[in-house]
Amino acid sequence: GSEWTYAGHHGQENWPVTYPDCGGTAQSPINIQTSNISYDESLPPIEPEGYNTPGNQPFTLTNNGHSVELSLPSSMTLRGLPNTFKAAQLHLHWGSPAKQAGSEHRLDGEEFPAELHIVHYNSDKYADISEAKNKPDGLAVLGVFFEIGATDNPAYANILHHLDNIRYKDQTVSVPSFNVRHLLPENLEEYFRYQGSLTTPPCYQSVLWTVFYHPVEISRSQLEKLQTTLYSTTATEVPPEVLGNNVREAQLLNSRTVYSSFHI
Ligand SMILES: NS(=O)(=O)c1c(F)c(F)c(S(=O)(=O)CCO)c(N[C@H]2CCCc3ccccc32)c1F
Ligand SMILES: [Zn+2]
Repeated sequence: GSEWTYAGHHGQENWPVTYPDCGGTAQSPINIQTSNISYDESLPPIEPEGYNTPGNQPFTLTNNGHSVELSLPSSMTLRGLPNTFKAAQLHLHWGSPAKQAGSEHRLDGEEFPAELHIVHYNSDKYADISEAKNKPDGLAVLGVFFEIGATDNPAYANILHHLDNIRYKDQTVSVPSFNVRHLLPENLEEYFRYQGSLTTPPCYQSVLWTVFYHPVEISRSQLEKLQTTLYSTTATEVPPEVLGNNVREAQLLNSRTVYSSFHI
């Protein structure tokens, strides 16, 4: 469809004009207020299956102009949710050297430097993500906050090492498969859960969100590489525009409840 952006004339304030769901009442991301949370003891640990042996097929890393996305094999499955969900892709959101805050979800108003999203579709009910993406029970996205740590994170190096090959929109590179479980925090038991949407157009309200409480760490130089390497423009467009601040404003919770799997 027509291209959308995060700022400017086609920026997020105008998304609902072209994509009506973006003006809905169950939108994402949100600010997770820990003073306004319901503890749900029935929320089980999240159990990724096939994340650590994704087979020997390489992954495809793409600069899609909005983010850097990694295609994932449907052999990667998620258990511990109301249905079985199969992985489709993962991507990142980040800020810029001028605005370090780059997470989409906020925790008590705190924005983290970046956020990982792993997008899955309900494979009990739908054949693929294209069929699932606009169904109320169609998608499940895992969200992981980033913090700055003292050393490089070797798991994220599997992605960040290749950014120089996909500097421009629509460029792709083949990435040797690696253990995707290592992109997640150790603790998959403590998370927040709410019903929301895609955070980009078409903003379908089809996402069961799971945002882990514990962040992962990458180094300051790894974050800077993410903030400064990619362009949202194609190799032929001038001037090139740096891809960053691909972050949607926090949306109103309205009548929704945010649940936690742990006492906070
Ligand atoms: N934050 S978010 O809501 O998780 C989120 C993004 F932020 C994001 F940029 C993307 S995108 O990279 O595909 C560019 C715009 O759709 C997606 N794509 C999902 C949903 C749309 C359909 C589809 C089809 C195949 C694979 C993934 C997806 C997305 F879900
Ligand atoms: Zn996302």
